[in-house]
Amino acid sequence: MPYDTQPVASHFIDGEYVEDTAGEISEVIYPATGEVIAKVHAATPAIVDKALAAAERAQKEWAAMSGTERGRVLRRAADIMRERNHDLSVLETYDTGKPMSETTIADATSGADALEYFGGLAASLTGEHIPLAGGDFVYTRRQALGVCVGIGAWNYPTQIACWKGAPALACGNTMVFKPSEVTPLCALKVAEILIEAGAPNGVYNVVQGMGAVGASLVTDPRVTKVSLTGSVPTGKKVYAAAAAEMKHVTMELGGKSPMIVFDDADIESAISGAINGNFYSTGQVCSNGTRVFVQKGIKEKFLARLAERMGDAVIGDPMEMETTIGPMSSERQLNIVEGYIAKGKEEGARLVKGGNRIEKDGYWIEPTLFADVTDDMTIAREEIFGPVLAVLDFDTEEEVMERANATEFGLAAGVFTQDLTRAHRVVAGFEAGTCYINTYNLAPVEAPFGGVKASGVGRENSKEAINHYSEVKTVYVSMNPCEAPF
Ligand SMILES: NC(=O)C1=CN([C@@H]2O[C@H](COP(=O)(O)OP(=O)(O)OC[C@H]3O[C@@H](n4cnc5c(N)ncnc54)[C@H](O)[C@@H]3O)[C@@H](O)[C@H]2O)C=CC1
Repeated sequence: MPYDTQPVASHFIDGEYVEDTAGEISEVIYPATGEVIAKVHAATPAIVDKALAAAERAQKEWAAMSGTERGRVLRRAADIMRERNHDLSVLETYDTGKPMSETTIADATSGADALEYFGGLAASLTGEHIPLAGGDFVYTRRQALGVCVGIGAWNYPTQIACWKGAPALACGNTMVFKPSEVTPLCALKVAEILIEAGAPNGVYNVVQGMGAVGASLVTDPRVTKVSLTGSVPTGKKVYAAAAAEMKHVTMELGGKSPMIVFDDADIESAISGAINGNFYSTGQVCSNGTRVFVQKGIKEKFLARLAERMGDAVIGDPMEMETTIGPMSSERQLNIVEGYIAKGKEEGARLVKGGNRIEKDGYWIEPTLFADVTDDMTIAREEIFGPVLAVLDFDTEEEVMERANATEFGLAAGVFTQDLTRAHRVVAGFEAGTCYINTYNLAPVEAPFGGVKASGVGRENSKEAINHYSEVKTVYVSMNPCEAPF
């Protein structure tokens, strides 16, 4: 390994690396080759306790600092992340298998954007003054929630660690973050960088482990808020556990998002949207537009040109900048995707391109295009989380809107058309939290990101996230004598 991928220790707590070898060992695998690149121990109850105790202690000191001071730390951390972008991207590529052409622009850089954005907001988080009759008034104080827990998925480990950490810390909370057991490495770097940037010890801590460690964090009475990125079944469990103790939650869960291409669309642009919305990160993106509804008149042209452009995908060594498609992040996910491709064929979808496992070390599969997919097919109903694009046909706007919304999910949705009024009418009708007109899958920090229906609760990024990491205290001030009926 040209890079040292083995972390100093498994956990980062109270400003330093910490180990407890009593925790179960898990191997970190480079998905492009199947090689073991690191080993980490899951957190024991003692480690979980140490992290929460540190976060609880640090929170008072952190919240007592001014927003300007907290913001300065976050912005410094953003600068360090950008300076180290290359090394952080290499590590992210080892952890996830995503090609360097992506990790250098969408992971540490996206994390840095979040740190910079929320760092900039921290100083202007204020309450309001509400004048009342007789000179009385109310003012509100925007206050931190306390100790927040972040739990991550394996597709965007650095980004998720920052998207949760940055708004939490800006508001004066502290965080204990548990990365996915599949990708434990990069969150440790985020913690290191925050402390180096001046965050007091204990403000941002990382503990490793599987679902059981996540569950023990969620139910701990010291924790006031839980933010999860993961699947819908896990989201339901975590939400229920948090609700039992009336904790705040943010849930960023899965999707089966529609992308609608009308026959007046700029077809090259729509195909780019379909590619970005299905094959980026080898299809392992929650907001992917995996049900591509194409109006009948342009269907064959769309399919032929999409298949042709898929032929230009560069599948290969993720460390090479020209590579555009890497492996699946894990063997488990590869098997899941292969299973869905088999189901697609079995249920009568037309395989236009791809569909095969690539026989070499690591977890490789071809980008896959299915046509003639119908609403009842498994590949049109379930989240695949892999590079499998399903094209469905439609005749009318009314029909496609009904079909697009006929899903339990509601994360994202997109429309490609040159008709301005139709574009706005369609997005207004989408049952989805994040919508796109003539593009797909962009997630700038300035814009709220999140889902409706089973896809989630709350929003990440933007000023909206502040509402999910703080609460308002109302203070009624009387300028008059207090009166009573007797
Ligand atoms: N909406 C979004 O922003 C995103 C959603 N996802 C979704 O995540 C899924 C893929 O990620 P996975 O890591 O396989 O998801 P997962 O749901 O299996 O695990 C997510 C995280 O939750 C933890 N966890 C599992 N059971 C838990 C429990 N009972 N209590 C607390 N924590 C628990 C896991 O250890 C992991 O860190 C996909 O379905 C995808 O759609 C992924 C990325 C972004």
